Amino acid sequence: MDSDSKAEAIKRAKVLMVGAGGIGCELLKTLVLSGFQEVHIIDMDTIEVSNLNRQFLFRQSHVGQSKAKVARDAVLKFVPQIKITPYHANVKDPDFNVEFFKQFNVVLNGLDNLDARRHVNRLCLAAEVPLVESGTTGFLGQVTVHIKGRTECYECQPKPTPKTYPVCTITSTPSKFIHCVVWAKDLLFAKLFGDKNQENDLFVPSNNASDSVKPTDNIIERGSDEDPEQYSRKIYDYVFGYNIQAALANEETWKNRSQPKPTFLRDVLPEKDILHNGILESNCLIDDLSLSAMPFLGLSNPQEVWNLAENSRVFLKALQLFLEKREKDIGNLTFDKDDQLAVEFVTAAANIRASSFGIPLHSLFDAKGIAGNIVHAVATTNAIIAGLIVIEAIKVLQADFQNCRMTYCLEHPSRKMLLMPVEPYEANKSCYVCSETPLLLVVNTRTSTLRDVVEKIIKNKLGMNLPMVMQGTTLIYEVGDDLEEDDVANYALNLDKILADLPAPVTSGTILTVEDFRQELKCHLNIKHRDDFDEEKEPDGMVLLGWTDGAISNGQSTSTDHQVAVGSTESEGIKVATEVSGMKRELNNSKTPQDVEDDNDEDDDLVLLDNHSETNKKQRLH
Ligand SMILES: Nc1ncnc2c1ncn2[C@@H]1O[C@H](COP(=O)(O)OP(=O)(O)OP(=O)(O)O)[C@@H](O)[C@H]1O
Ligand SMILES: [Zn+2]
Repeated sequence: MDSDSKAEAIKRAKVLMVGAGGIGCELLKTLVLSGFQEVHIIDMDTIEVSNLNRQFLFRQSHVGQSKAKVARDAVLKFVPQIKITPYHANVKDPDFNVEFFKQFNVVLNGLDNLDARRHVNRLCLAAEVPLVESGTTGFLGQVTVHIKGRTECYECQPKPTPKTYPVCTITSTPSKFIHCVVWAKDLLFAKLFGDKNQENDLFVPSNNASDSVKPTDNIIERGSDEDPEQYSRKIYDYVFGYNIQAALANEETWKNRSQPKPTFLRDVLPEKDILHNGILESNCLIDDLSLSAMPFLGLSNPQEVWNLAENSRVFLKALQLFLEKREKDIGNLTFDKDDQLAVEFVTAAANIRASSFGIPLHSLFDAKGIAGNIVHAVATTNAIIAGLIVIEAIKVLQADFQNCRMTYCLEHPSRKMLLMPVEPYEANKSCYVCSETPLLLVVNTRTSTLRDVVEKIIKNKLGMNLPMVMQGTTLIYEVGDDLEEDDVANYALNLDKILADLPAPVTSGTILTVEDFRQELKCHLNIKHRDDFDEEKEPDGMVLLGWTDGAISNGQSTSTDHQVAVGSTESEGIKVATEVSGMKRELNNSKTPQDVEDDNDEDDDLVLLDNHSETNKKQRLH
């Protein structure tokens, strides 16, 4: 390919960039400096202070503004002649449909979550537009090219699922600090500040009928005459004192474990400290995300490990500040690692619990990393990955498909290489996304409802947003804005019906057709009845089998009835696989600092995959 035709291909190209964060900023800069003339950018976020260290197109004064728009303005300052169209929106919005995608020559992803990546993959397949996918975690990174009919699609191979923990470990028997963080974040924080009606296993049921202390959900309700300090003290004693007493009452649990020690406020903080803690100063109101309990308590170093008394003061103060300064947020909050008060609250709560269970306490800095599942981003990795995306995009635009590579950016050299190019893999012939291979759903058709299947399988595992479900020629479920009222009522009724009792019964041997029109994705589920499921191993109470031998996991970080998952990582679901010395390896890229701590005995970050596993068998393109 001569350089003129290359320049011409670049000049003519119309490119869609999804994500204007760490990778996106680098990518936009590299695109325009490489001569690209027309770039559309979708990003749903606004700029946060924590982005500024690496998302170099943004400045302090831009905090709160649209990433896509500010990125455009910043780049136009040094290359004013370029056409850049920003969209401050979610790529899953209906406006970005197949027709929208068709106008582009190539789509470049700089996303941070599996859900959006899967959605873009499906639209690229439907629109037949090549996709260059990317991701980074710390020093690790990856760029892959997905071209319909030529390579595998993004979903041809299952993605690693974030670590989940059995609920009983989180609620009753934590043994690691991360268990306490998950409890503080996904149970306590969610119960106090999120949707109160949501089922949650925060309170341990006591099996001792005569027990006079029975924490209940009502405890969370704040009485009209209860001041924030009283309320915070009550919550403290219930969650760290009575709740652990209730857990201790289940004697079987402690036969082979050391018993935790309930923590009551009166034992930790003398009365005068509590009173001191209750004094609010008036000059503390800054913006919501920066509000902090630490300055009130003379604490300034996030890397210092607070003792139990300090953690208790932070807990009380943070809870009081939420009640007094952020009352409007209560009921709608989800944990956000950029929310200082939320991080302080979770750190303190996790530490107080850790202390009861004899687990070493951690600093706010460490707890934040674990709670946000953060592997600290490395700007240089993003820059390298952005460069590789542009290199692959140019090959795609020149139709130089045989030279396309998927490239891994490694932390340690392998065969003296830090950048490891691998030929793209062939499509998995039984991928339910890019082929029409049916999936198998093993389910108890006599106890599971249609809602279970829609929520746990069709939305959660298959990643469909607006699914339609058909049994033969009968439509049993559909969502959309243009439905008749009668239909909506009918579908709502169907959702709560047991599968076998549906108007068109779903039993062993039934084939369900599920379809998401927006993603132009259709697949078939062969239903097989089974009576029993293992609560720990099959927490959904049903198993989806299909294009791999194993059960399908979507890598989503949702908490289910039986599992509590750690939050998502910046590069959730990115799979890094290389062939090194004839071995197929996967870089474990979704590590929490705790995992890293746990994995310290490994030589490096490479985790060997079972070399004979069918699941990981891939075929090279020739
Ligand atoms: N569904 C989506 N639609 C549009 N943009 C998305 C979607 N999902 C994620 N993004 C964008 O992808 C970008 C990913 O960037 P990055 O990984 O640097 O994350 P970040 O949120 O900027 O940083 P961090 O998570 O480390 O604070 C973000 O700007 C985010 O808004
Ligand atoms: Zn596929």
